[in-house]
Amino acid sequence: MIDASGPRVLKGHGTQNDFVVLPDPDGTVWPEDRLDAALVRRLCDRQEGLGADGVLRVVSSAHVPDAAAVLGDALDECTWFMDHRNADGSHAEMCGNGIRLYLHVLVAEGLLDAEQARAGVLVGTRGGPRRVGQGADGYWVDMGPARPLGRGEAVLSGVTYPGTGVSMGNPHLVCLTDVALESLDLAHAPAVDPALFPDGVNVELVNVLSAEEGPSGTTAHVRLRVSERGVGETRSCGTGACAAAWAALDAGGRSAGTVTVDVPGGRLSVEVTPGTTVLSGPAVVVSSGTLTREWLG
Ligand SMILES: N[C@@H](CCC[C@H](N)C(=O)O)C(=O)O
Repeated sequence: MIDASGPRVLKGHGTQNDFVVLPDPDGTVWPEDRLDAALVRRLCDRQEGLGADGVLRVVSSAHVPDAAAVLGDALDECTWFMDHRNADGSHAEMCGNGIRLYLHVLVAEGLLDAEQARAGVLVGTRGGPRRVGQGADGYWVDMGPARPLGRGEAVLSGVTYPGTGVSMGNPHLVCLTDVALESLDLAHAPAVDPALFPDGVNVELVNVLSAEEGPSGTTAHVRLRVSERGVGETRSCGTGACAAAWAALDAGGRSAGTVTVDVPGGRLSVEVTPGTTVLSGPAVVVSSGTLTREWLG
């Protein structure tokens, strides 16, 4: 018989940006020295482990040593903390697809009342507190305002793509281009100026398909491919979708609008206002079970 008495684990995704989710409510199952970068890499390895773009540890903020420093006064309101790791083991400040899945898992695991999820709760992240909730057909997260980081460029297969740096808590370089996205080779991360992005950057290549004024304001439609810091090309990036939506509107001289963002793994919606950015989209739990003692070693 397989000894499946190891720690509980779930696998899920948001628009095919996939995650291994590790419930650890009181911080005793996966302390930092156990969930080290090497173990994160093994979990995310698509041959050796479960395979994923990242890991989400579901832990209460009270059991995250650096939570107070990043959450400040919001610490008391953030019962839960999304401890996110990229597939290479690095920490990221924020993850827009991950936080929707995180809320879904909190409810599915009985850690949060479904009514509270519908009302919206504040979740701690390394990028600060974020309000996330369940809507009629998916999940939404209030990401806060996009913060411009200045102009930059990405070099891909010898071609230079001018872009705009945008922080959504984590750094992005959004390159608006007319080049057909299918033709791009994202097998390797685009080269960027390390002086502009000392902590690395997620790079989005974006086609603006439409942008128009209607009775309820500006609507736009974009599509993107993304090369994520700490991962490589993924099929979606929630924070990247927000950065791309903001940059597409800004390029047309607008500071607000509703943007449909098509990613290889599905569709997201982003509502940009001068004060904040709200991302909406699906979150799916694919499986749940336990890690085996054999694999953990
Ligand atoms: N895919 C995520 C972003 C994950 C973190 C990113 N790779 C980084 O290092 O900043 C999303 O959905 O936002």
